[in-house]
Amino acid sequence: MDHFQYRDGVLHAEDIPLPRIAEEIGTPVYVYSRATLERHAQVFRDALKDVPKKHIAFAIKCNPNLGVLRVLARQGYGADVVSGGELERALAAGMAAEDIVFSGVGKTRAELAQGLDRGIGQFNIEHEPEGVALAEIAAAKETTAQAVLRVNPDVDAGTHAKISTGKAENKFGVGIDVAPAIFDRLAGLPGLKMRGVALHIGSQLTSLAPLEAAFERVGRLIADLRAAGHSITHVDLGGGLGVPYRPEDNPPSPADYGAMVARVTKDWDVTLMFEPGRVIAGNTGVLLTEVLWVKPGASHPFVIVDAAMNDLARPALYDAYHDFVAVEPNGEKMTASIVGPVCETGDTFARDRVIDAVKSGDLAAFRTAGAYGATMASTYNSRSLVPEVLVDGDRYITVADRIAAGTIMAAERVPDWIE
Ligand SMILES: Cc1ncc(COP(=O)(O)O)c(C=O)c1O
Ligand SMILES: N[C@@H](CCCC[NH3+])C(=O)O
Repeated sequence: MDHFQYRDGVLHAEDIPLPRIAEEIGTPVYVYSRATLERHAQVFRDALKDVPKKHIAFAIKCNPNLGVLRVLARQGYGADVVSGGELERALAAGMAAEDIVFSGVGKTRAELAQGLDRGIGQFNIEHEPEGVALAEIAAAKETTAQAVLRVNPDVDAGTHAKISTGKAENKFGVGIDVAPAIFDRLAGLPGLKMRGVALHIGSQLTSLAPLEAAFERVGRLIADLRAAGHSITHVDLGGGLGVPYRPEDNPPSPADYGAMVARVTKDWDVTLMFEPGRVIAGNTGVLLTEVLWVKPGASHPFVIVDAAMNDLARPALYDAYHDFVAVEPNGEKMTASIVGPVCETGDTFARDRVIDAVKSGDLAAFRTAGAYGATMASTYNSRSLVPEVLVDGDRYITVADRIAAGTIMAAERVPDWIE
């Protein structure tokens, strides 16, 4: 259930008719619902009611919008960040430093130092040299970094290859077989407090089985580490829960996930950490767009919209499906390919799909665009960076401004050594 519903034949975001936002902000534009975001944050937390000690860190890579982050901060969420930039955004949104987890396979020394200076709660170490570097930097600052070791459990998450992260051939974490020895060496370093392990096997998971298999492997690793004399107080289970993109999709619910987690981890006696992204933000946003033209095609017409692959990259990158609906449907259907203005054939949102009948000038929305939407936008083709608004009841705020197409930044200039 989300708060994008039809009223009197017009799609609304909470109490605001989408044509009003199109009129006032222009299109394309991302529209988020605060009520949906809060509901998802509560549903996910409630699903973990049988987990006694827990910390939820929103994976802000999926939606680093400051308004979105502020809403989640007020819900008691921390942040899972993967860059110094994300770290600063989480703090700017009001998240407490100790509630921030720093993940990522390629943190720079400068980013490790930044995390220490900011006093973040946990570093998720991806391999031994990173842990050694963190220990050195922390010791030099006469501080101690709280850290966990990310392990790669070698399970197939059954998701798209580009967003699968828990197979041995993926770049993430250390093999679970070599983890005890690496943990042992890192635990002996001054400047580092190794307090547990982390894993994250992939995104948009539509089955709990691979997660359960991975958690069971981690359970055995915890026992081995404790047997070797280590104190294991924190285990970070990552994120990855999928959301329905197609009407017929039926991914496991947060409640199913929470029940599985509580069952598998009941004897672990640790603080469990979670890094959900998509399941919190996916259905909280739509990409509102205007139909520019309907152009005849070889088999079916092309619906050319003013949003493009630079605004919503998922279809071009992962052949992802986003539902496309008319904002004021007339009850008729048409078969069409939905494309954007960018000059490559990859700028295709849907091929030969049955959709609401639309014509030039109509408004339409791509649904389930609140995660990995605006955050992956670019200015390809020198198009403006897509703006975002956050709706709250009958009001909304613009929480990111468009970088206008053709803007020339102050630091940009033609080098004077080019004749
Ligand atoms: C380390 C880590 N944690 C959390 C997430 C969030 O994943 P999702 O949006 O699938 O919940 C990701 C992305 O997949 C990730 O790489
Ligand atoms: N960007 C991907 C998800 C990446 C997950 C990051 N760990 C998507 O849109 O589905």
